[in-house]
Amino acid sequence: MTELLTSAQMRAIEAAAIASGQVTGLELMERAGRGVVEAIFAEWPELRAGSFRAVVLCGPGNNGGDGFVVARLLKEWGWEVEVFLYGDPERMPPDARVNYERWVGMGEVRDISAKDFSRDDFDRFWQADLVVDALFGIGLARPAPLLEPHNYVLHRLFNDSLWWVGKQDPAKIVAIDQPSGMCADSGRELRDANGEGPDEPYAAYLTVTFHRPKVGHFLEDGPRFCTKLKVVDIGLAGSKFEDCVTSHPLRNGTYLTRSPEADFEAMQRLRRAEGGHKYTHGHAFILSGPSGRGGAARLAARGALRVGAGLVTVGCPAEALVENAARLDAVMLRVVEDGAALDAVLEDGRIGVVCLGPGLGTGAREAGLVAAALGARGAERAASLVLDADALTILSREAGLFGALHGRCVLTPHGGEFARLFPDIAEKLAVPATKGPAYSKVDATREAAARAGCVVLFKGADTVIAAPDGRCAVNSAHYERAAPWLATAGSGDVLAGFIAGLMARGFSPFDAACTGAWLHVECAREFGPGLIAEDLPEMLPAVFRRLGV
Ligand SMILES: NC(=O)C1=CN([C@@H]2O[C@H](COP(=O)(O)OP(=O)(O)OC[C@H]3O[C@@H](n4cnc5c(N)ncnc54)[C@H](O)[C@@H]3O)[C@@H](O)[C@H]2O)[C@@H](O)CC1
Ligand SMILES: [K+]
Repeated sequence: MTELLTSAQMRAIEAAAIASGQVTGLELMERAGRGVVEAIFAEWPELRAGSFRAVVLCGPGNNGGDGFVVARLLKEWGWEVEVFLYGDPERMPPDARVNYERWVGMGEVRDISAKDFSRDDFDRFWQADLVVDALFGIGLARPAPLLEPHNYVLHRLFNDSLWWVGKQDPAKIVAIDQPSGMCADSGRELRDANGEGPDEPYAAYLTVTFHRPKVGHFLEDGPRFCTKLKVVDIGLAGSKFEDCVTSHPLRNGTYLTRSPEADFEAMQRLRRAEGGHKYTHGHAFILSGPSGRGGAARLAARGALRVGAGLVTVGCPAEALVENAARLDAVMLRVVEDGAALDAVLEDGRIGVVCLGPGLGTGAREAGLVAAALGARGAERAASLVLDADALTILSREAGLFGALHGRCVLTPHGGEFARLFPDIAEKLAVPATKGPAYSKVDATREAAARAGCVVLFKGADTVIAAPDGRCAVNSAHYERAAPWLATAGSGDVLAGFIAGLMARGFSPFDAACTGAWLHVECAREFGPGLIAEDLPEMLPAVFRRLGV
């Protein structure tokens, strides 16, 4: 499983490797630089041949050190290389300094903040075949000095590069470890306290990072800054060094949600045992709102059924029965007027999970349903729950109900719902990030899950799923898994249904949320552009077939 590292974890792994005596910091830097050059040639094979021109921008730390290695290797390959330095060579860390000295034996280093930088210099800069951003990596601690007027080149680089990337024949900008300016822990751009920053965010063409991806590569604006991410092995893999992180107090284990294919337990659960009957596969109960508002619950029900729940029932008010009956076949129907009626339904111990929120409404009846589902009305049985949409609004209004959340609940808020449920946490996330490591969506979701005492799935193209015990996964719909058409009305209702169906089938709340979110993106990718929410459940058979379920 791919673990996403924070900058502190990456440093701890690197320090353990060096302390073991098996590798030096200088060797790691050499491998990093070599890895960047190999990634460049893999991305643009035509650059292997002939001599091209590169501009390498080096910063004051080890990220700059990597840049000097890249400059040297490209020059040895026959390229013309111009190197610019931001910072004082005298104050560079030792390994970076060694590589600086090596480069000085081969070529010139120009001061990037020189006030006499001419327009011609700038134009030459853009006419390069390749620009390497080795200014700041995981050590970026405060906003990158991009706005200071004397940093003419930097200023222009960060303001114009996006525009250039969009040109037909753009400068190929390669960021080492991360585009400078981005915080590796949050994916946010570090800005000054007034929120000031470059006019246009800077986006690299290719970002090459080392050992493991960092959390920030997958969160918030990170993917937009990185564009394309390549992870290079620099020989740190192996339990020995990673163990130091396992036992490290900073460890918080954030994983990239992986395909169930690579997860034996999830595959076992997705496969239906032969000889089972419908009750073996669980019963999901989806509550619906009044007539005219039942579409969302029906989408969730369809999702739960397709994902493999043995039985799915929609519970609705009597007046909505005809509408629902006209629109549902395999899904069963039952009248549930109020909380007392839901108590009675739940007396039937065969209902494994209740999903409520999509199209539910936020009145007294619905608050009563949420109370009953949570077991807050004194009923003996408390079901497993997926709480979405209107149920989240009710929870944010009624502290007593929020307090009744328990370990078998999953909350699935989008940004607005999250802010209503956890206003103080959302506020921390909304404050401009001025210092690295900045507060991240992972931090926020973990904090929310710990407070709610249940699994929280914070939606987005960077969906973060956290459990109260600190387990955390990012289900990314970025890079090769991008599925922008998933942002469509009703898509969240289907996700709630997927999670409910998986919980009915015996998945733990955390695993159901992770697998449901993964399947949701896969279904969107399977269908492609033009997707509407109704299509999502219909893609599951193809996704399951591909998985070998
Ligand atoms: N950690 C590892 O395992 C490895 C790290 N390597 C490289 O080393 C990098 C980390 O190096 P460092 O820790 O030296 O950090 P960086 O090189 O990212 O930056 C730190 C330097 O920038 C300065 N700085 C930070 N924010 C600033 C700002 N806003 N304005 C001006 N100066 C600022 C700091 O004072 C420090 O001098 C990685 O990103 C990677 O590129 C690689 O060489 C290979 C292995
Ligand atoms: K960089």
